[in-house]
Amino acid sequence: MELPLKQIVGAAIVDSLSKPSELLVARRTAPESLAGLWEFPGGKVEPGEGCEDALLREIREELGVDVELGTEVPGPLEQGWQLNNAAAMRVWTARILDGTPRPLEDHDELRWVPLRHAELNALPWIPADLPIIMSVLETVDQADSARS
Ligand SMILES: Nc1nc2c([nH]c(=O)n2[C@H]2C[C@H](O)[C@@H](COP(=O)(O)OP(=O)(O)OP(=O)(O)O)O2)c(=O)[nH]1
Repeated sequence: MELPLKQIVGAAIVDSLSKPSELLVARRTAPESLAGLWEFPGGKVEPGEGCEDALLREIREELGVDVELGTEVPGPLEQGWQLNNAAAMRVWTARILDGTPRPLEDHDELRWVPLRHAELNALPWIPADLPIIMSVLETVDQADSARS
């Protein structure tokens, strides 16, 4: 019997929700198979916790900042995107309300990267995140064309 997928949540933190130009990405330190790869900061939803609350908590724990969530970046599943045989991730855009993010937990480097294919694809991402990046770029482009 198939086990339900564990719910992960991730944040596409941008410099501005209305006119985003950069994405904050984080380099993992563990487990060994994922160490050195870039990802969306976030983590597992705890039992009884809502996805959005879990994301606010994870960002506070990992980066030491409070964020405001924007829209969900829609994935193919109700649970977002399947990451592996045990987990799926929902992703929201987000903006830092106050403070400077620091790699307090789970990461050894944070980087603001221009929201462009070339710059984002130049980083070694967790492979499961590559389609999510494409959707983040589309979400951001849509926000852009809705304004013009
Ligand atoms: N946070 C995050 N996890 C991702 C991404 N892509 C991806 O495959 N994953 C996987 C890696 C892990 O197997 C799982 C997330 O677990 P985690 O270790 O970050 O969660 P956590 O901080 O709550 O974990 P824990 O230390 O409390 O056990 O999802 C991503 O972009 N962001």
